[in-house]
Amino acid sequence: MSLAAPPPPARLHHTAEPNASVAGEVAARPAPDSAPVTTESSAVSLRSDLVTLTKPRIVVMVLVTAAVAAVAAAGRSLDLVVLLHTLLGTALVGASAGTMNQIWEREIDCRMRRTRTRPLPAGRISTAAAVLYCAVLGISGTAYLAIFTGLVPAAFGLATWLTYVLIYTPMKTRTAWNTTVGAISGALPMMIGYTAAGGSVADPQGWLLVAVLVAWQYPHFMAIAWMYRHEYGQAGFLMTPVVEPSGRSAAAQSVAGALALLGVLVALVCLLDSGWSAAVLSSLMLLVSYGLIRDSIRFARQRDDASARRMMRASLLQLPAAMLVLVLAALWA
Ligand code: HEM
Ligand SMILES: CC(C)=CCC/C(C)=C/CC/C(C)=C/COP(=O)(O)OP(=O)(O)O
Repeated sequence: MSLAAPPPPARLHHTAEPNASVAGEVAARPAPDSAPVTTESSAVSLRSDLVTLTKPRIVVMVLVTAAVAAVAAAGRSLDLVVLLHTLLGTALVGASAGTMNQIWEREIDCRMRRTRTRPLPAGRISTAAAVLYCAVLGISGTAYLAIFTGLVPAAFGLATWLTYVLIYTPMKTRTAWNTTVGAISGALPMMIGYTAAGGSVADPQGWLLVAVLVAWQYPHFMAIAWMYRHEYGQAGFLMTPVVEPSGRSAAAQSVAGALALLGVLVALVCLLDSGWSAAVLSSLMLLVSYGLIRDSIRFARQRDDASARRMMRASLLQLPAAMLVLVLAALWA
């Protein structure tokens, strides 16, 4: 089977746009007509396309959250081999989910500047090859999690995949509630890490970790949805700022998410630690969350692209910082 798709329609031939790189979605650029295409350069470009199909930066951040959940479950007695197995299996399942989302959206992605340079809409990889790649990643990832970490983490891996691919992805063109479902898919990998490291599904701690990530995704994604609202609207995606263009709803969800996030983070460190160490860790949570709360309030007041961009950046700084404090809390306990 050839990996390359048939030539795309003429309108899809383009050079990489400036915005595309923001999402890390670039872009082995097609070689100029005059340049000889070497086997080596096409192998590099294929490798880069296969990586792009998996939404690698999101996968990396998902792995960070799954690892933190594992530390929260097991503390200092975390078995590093178990952690390694968990991360490998989660990466495979997440990569498969990212690929399936791009297969599903290969036509609608042609309509957005941010996404039309992706390998499928740009016609650099065929749908059949992407389906095969997605199946290999998904089946091996789920089996890997089941064999090396247990059936419960594997079930959470499967639930992440199914909610993201079968519920969230089709909901994007139907209702703005899609973000709530996407937030649940994005948070479930926490339970892969938590249960793989010995945590129980009945522990409130594991679900508080899920709540952290659900809350975080509101300011994270409302910022993105605002910045790309015109593209999303033209493509037919019903994101909150598309259906409510004043931005008031997106702003309210961002501020509520950022404040709820701080509340859940404080509850978590108080569950993990007690006494003065809980007070210190709660203050650290306030410190790392301050920027995101401030930027979400600024976005609520201004509702412009600059304040949305600041909020998006603040979200990408806040999450790793809060994860670091959670690791400290779990190791300190
Ligand atoms: C409702 C849930 C979510 C939606 C709809 C969403 C959507 C997006 C989109 C569209 C971008 C690209 C922004 C751009 O091109 O400027 C992005 C970036 C990013 N997202 Fe999310 N996201 C969600 C949840 C998550 C989760 C759970 C994580 C990881 C824990 C995550 C991690 C990232 C990272 C690291 C980036 C920046 C890197 C990149 O642009 O590829 N996101 N997100
Ligand atoms: C990719 C991956 C590791 C998935 C595992 C599950 C997961 C973490 C889901 C939540 C993240 C999410 C909804 C991201 C992208 O949105 P989108 O698909 O609407 O973004 P797009 O507009 O860039 O396609």
